[in-house]
Amino acid sequence: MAQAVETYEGWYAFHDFRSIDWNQWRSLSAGEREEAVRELNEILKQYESVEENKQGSFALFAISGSKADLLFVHFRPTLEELTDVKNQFNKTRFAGVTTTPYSYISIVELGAYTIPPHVDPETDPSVQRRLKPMMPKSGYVCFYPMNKKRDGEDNWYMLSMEDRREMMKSHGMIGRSYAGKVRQIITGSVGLDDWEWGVTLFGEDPLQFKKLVYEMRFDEASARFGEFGPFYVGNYLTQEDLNALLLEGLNG
Ligand code: VOV
Repeated sequence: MAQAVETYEGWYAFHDFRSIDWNQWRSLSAGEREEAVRELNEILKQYESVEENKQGSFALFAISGSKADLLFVHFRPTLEELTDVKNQFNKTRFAGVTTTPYSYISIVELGAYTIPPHVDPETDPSVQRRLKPMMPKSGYVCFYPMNKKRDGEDNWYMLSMEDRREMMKSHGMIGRSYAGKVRQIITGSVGLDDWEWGVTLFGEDPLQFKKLVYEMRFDEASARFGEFGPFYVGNYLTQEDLNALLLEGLNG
């Protein structure tokens, strides 16, 4: 049996994609819409204070294309907290005019491939920062789920630890050449959701997502073993941006 990689886990992650039913939203009175936005702002303030208290992280994005309109990303210490976040949000008036085209549950994961043996992940501050990451509050996001193939000779899980480590080293080198341009948060989802990992990328220029993902396609870990789900891309939304999106430009 091949050796399993030791992994370190941090915060649980909930990627909550929403589409707005604009007809339903428009059919509310102006007063009802304002009340719904007020309630929404209150809940967003709560998410902000969770982050201020370092009990999680939250970021909101507008999704491009027609797969979804909004992406709420929550990181929290426990799965129960994420379930509470969902239920509390679904009780709001705004949630009532949304549908959920996609969602993803996973947990921030670091493989032991790159953590030197003398480092204690439980106490090392830089490892802890990576396990409990704060999301950027500007720029763009790209999210997609992925697997590592289990297909005949191309079975990632049957490779030796050495081979996997070598491939992840090469993967990491490509990734690091994007330092300052793209930041990644890898979340593991084996046993939690339909794919094996969630990949969440952040950056100030969405073109760099394309450059990075394309370059990785030529690297063995992705070229031979990567299988990918749907891609979502979008830009960061402040509370003011969200209010403008929901209240402006509605005729009647
Ligand atoms: C921004 C760039 C970037 C950087 C610096 C980076 C570095 C690293 C390192 C050093 C390591 C290994 C240790 C660990 O931390 O686990 C990883 C691990 C991982 N990665 Fe990565 N990755 C990046 C970016 C990056 C991208 C764009 C993708 C998607 C692949 C693609 O083709 O679309 C990805 C995937 C993963 C996955 C699924 C894992 C876990 C694999 C496993 O078998 O455990 N990743 N990654």
